[in-house]
Amino acid sequence: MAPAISESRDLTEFVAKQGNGVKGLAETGLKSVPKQYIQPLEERMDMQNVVTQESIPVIDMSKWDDPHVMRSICDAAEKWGFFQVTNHGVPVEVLENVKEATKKFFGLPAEEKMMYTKENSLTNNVRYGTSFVPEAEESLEWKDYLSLFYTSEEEAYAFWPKECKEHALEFIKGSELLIRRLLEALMEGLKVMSIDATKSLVLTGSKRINFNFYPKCPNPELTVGVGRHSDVSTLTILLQDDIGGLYVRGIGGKGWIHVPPMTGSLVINVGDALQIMSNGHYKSIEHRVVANGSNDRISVPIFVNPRPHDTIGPLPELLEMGEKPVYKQVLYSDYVKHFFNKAHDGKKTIDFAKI
Ligand SMILES: O=C(O)CCC(=O)C(=O)O
Ligand SMILES: [Fe+2]
Repeated sequence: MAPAISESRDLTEFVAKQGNGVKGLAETGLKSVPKQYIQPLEERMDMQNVVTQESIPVIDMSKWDDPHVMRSICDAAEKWGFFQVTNHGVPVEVLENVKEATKKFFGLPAEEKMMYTKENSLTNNVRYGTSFVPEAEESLEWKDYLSLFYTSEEEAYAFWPKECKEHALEFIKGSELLIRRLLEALMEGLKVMSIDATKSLVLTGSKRINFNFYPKCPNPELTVGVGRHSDVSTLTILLQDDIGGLYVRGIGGKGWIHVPPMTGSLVINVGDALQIMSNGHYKSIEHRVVANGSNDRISVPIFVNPRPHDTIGPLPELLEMGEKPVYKQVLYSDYVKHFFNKAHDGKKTIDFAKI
């Protein structure tokens, strides 16, 4: 039976409180999205703005220490802020298993997923939810998520949902070397020649893995999967399935460019923390996800972050080389709090750190 969704209160109750998610809503077979999901015109994707002549770089990581490859990583991070990597060293089975685990988790009955909502979860480090920040949003996003903050293997084994913990941990572990190689190239590109233990912690000291589920949507043109934003990470390692729908801003803010699914590859993007630490050399680019009218879609980003108590700012080496700082020193947890206190609003988050 379709839920009583005429009232916002009923919708919130069904989607958020009872754990059905927007997935449960889509599965009631509704023919059009409730008004709460209708985005203002300016936030809907205008397909006229899609640029099809250009695409983000694809980088083969098999010769990761070849100076040309290292240069292409830096070029991509400077110009595009987004690229795809192939031969990245994360085994294909690990990626396939993570996708299966995502489907398994979202396939659970609402009562089981409900144990992980904000109200019920036994820890702040495990959170199942819907949209982005429903309390702060005028229109909701057509997306459910499970977000897992990684502190230690012990905690993950104790608290993460059993449907996905092993495969999530395998993905996190399996991507460590790739992350190190990318950051070595990126630091060398800034002439920051060594990543010592302190720098390594500021760049990569905490991790969050999200499982995103975008149900098939009756009015994809009216809504969004994820609204325009840049990530607050150092780097994001994103696994997407074969449905498509991720768009990134073109160079110079022109148009939107689709990130085509490529089996076995991973999407890498620069986040705000790296834009700040690189003093603006590397760019965290605005991106968004369009809902799909024919299929469910899943994606699994690993956000590689500073630790919450780290203070971030332009790297001292850059300032010693005579650069003028573009960003101030900010406590990373303050930056993240600022991001999560408002609806997605494109590139505005980084203003928080501007001088
Ligand atoms: O689903 C995607 O492809 C991207 C999701 C995203 O941008 C995010 O979770 O920050
Ligand atoms: Fe993102």
